[in-house]
Amino acid sequence: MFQQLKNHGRKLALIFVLLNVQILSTLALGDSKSWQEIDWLDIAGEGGAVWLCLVWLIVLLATRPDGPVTRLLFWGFACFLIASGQDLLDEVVRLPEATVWNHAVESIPMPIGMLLMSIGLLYWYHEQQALNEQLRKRERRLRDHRRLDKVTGLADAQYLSQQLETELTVARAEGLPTSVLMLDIDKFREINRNLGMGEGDRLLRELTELLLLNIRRRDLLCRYAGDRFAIVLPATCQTMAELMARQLEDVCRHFAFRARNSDLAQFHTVSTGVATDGLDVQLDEKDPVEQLLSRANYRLAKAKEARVLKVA
Ligand SMILES: Nc1nc2c(ncn2[C@@H]2O[C@H](COP(=O)(O)OP(=O)(O)OP(=O)(O)O)[C@@H](O)[C@H]2O)c(=O)[nH]1
Repeated sequence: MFQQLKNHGRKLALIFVLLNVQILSTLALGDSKSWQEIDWLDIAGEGGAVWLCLVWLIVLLATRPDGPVTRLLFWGFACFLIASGQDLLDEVVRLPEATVWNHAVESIPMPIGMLLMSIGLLYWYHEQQALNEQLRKRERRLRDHRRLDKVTGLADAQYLSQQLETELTVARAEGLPTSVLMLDIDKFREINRNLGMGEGDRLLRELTELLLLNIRRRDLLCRYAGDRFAIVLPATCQTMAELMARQLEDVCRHFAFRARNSDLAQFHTVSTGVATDGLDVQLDEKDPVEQLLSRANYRLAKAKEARVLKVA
């Protein structure tokens, strides 16, 4: 979590300097109050506010990358921190009667902070909408971070089965077909061997992005196993699913993968297999999810065999 803080070194340094200037100038210009003059209840309340602002600020920087939302929220919290910090300092330091700047520091940053936070939250809402749009093809109806694969960020086979079960129930009730498309990288073992596992991982990640770009909004992409992806195609008949499979094969075949240790791009092929549950192809009631997946895997295995025979 704290790795992210490294990207915000300048902001952290700036807030550190600002707080120090504030503390040192207040101490230099005023006298400390005696114990009897200090209202400990105010100290607890205002100190708590300062402490919370500081914690929020650190959590914000530790959990978010840089960008407009982070900057607006950061400056919003920073304004709160400066204003409540001055409030706290005034509890322990007595400034000369004529001093006015401390009142300005207590009151002016607060509304500015509120305004910045409000704009930041609005931007955050728009940002979240854009992220949801991207996530839709990865998660469809259910979000479960425990089922996410570390390499590609896609959901795993168990999640796929859960989603497929829901999809089949809804689609059958509406009389719509559902297809599953399995896609497997050819000779991935060789890619790993020639380029190394790290580059193999990178190819998996880049193919994930490519597939996400080339499926429809309503489809769901999961990592089924190793170098195998599964795509749930709601409201899609067998013929359409097969056409989509051909298109995805073409897209992958033309994708230029640039391995780190090579100047030239490499091109890799994939094989696919589809299976459909629909009016013309009904699966048995007993475990339709398992049947659909094993049919798609079977067709994929056949496609692999045909490819090997063609090369030979
Ligand atoms: N880099 C990387 N490799 C993986 C990962 N998961 C599985 N693999 C490797 O992927 C390979 C998959 O093996 P296969 O599908 O049998 O081999 P293949 O060479 O693609 O064979 P065909 O599918 O028949 O063309 C294995 O060598 C696994 O070690 C991963 O997360 N990252």
